[in-house]
Amino acid sequence: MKKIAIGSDHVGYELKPTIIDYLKELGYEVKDFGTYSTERTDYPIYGKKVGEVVASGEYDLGIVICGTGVGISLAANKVPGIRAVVCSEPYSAQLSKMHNNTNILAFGSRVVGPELAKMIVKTWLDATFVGGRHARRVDELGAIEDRDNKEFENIEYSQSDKYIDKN
Ligand SMILES: O=C[C@H](O)[C@H](O)[C@H](O)COP(=O)(O)O
Repeated sequence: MKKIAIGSDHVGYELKPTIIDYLKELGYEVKDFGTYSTERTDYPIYGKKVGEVVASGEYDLGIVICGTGVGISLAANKVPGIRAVVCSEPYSAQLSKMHNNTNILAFGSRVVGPELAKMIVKTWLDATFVGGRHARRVDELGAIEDRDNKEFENIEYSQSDKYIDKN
């Protein structure tokens, strides 16, 4: 069974139980990393928490919710190894998994209602990373995080997907 870490700020808090129940219905194990009330708080705390448990491998995937999904996804994306996407429709959610291998989904409770949020979640969870040329690009994203890794510094790609060394 896949393990999902979920988190929100005070704005996302009210939508969160609907998403937790839905995930359980779909057969996922879910843990809520806060916040646990509507008391005003700061989204970076929860984006970071969920990002860390996903990046460590303790949880397979993460879902984060704030007012727009923007702030909390930005926070999660600061954790090395995290590829968080903020979505307000299912197409981007699906492609973000297929092409970008996103490991955290974010959305805004001030942007999407519960039914659209559930559709976005289901579409994202059902999608699979397709690999191939997309794997190289995801590796390049990882290389950006690794400041000591010079692997991609002088590399461009031709249209035939072959490496071209600019030097
Ligand atoms: O990206 C940030 C989120 O949408 C926050 O949920 C939002 O900024 C919180 O705003 P406020 O403190 O006014 O409820």
